[in-house]
Amino acid sequence: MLRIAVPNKGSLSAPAAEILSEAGYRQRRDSRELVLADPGNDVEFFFLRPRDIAVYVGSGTVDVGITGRDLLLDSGAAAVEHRPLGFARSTFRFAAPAGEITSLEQVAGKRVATSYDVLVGDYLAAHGVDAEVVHLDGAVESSVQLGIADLVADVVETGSTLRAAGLATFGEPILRSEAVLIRHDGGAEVPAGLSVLDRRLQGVLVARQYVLMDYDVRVTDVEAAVAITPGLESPTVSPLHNGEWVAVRAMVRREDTNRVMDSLYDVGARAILTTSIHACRI
Ligand SMILES: Nc1ncnc2c1ncn2[C@@H]1O[C@H](COP(=O)(O)OP(=O)(O)OP(=O)(O)O)[C@@H](O)[C@H]1O
Ligand SMILES: O=P(O)(O)OC[C@H]1O[C@H](OP(=O)(O)OP(=O)(O)O)[C@H](O)[C@@H]1O
Ligand SMILES: [Mg+2]
Repeated sequence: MLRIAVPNKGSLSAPAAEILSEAGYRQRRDSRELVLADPGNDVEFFFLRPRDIAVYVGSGTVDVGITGRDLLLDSGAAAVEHRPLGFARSTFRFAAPAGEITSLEQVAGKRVATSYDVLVGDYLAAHGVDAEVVHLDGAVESSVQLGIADLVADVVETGSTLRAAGLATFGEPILRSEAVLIRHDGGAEVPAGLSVLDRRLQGVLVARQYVLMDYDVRVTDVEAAVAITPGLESPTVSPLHNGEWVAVRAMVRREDTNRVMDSLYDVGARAILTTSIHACRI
């Protein structure tokens, strides 16, 4: 039975439950449940603090987990990223009172407040900057106003928390993070059952990223049309009762939907229909 660690709280928790549910797994009804067996799918879920998940996976007590890339790197655990999951996207950045610190070199000798000591310490060391790291559990943005730090290094999504605290980002992002599926860093050894979980999650991600497009086109225009919708392998072309026309079906990236429909119309395609994909295996 594959043991899967899932975030029990915070930004990762709801979207992690959603992707697992879309992938056909049971999910807990009560947020106080700590363990949930799903014998039908031969897996068991452990609901843990997001920051602890890499530690459990690294120790081998659970096989795989869902956490943030930033939390994985900060943990220093013997766990590796297996697949990015496309949600809880954020950047991890330095910020200081607007105009006061504007480059990484100016961080030398300053106090940096963060909840991600290892990530920040490693980054400063890699860039040869000697600064003091002040550990805080959260609400890091308040530390400068309260006088215990000169700048912060924290998760930024919209930037509104920073702005509200009168802070502005500077320098390159330290990291671009998102939720990731992680596994133990056991070299070539991959936990039994991971490939099924992985394929299912990939199926959900593809179903979210793509739509199915159907259209009719004259045989004379089919090459121009399929060049616009090459699909994953190759589009399906089916005969129509009117032999001068064919029906074409192909997967298209969701974000390209309207642009592709316009281009198809321009080369003579008609009855262009787009439908969502519920689930898939690529
Ligand atoms: N506003 C946000 N947008 C996107 N991702 C976020 C945001 N805040 C935190 N994250 C991501 O969530 C993970 C942090 O987990 P954490 O447990 O700290 O969640 P949280 O949302 O900060 O909850 P809490 O602070 O209430 O425990 C990290 O991977 C981080 O990048
Ligand atoms: O750029 P934004 O869209 O404003 O989002 C970023 C904020 O969201 C998270 O805070 P959270 O609410 O989890 O509080 P915390 O600092 O206590 O973790 C994160 O730590 C930032 O503070
Ligand atoms: Mg937080």
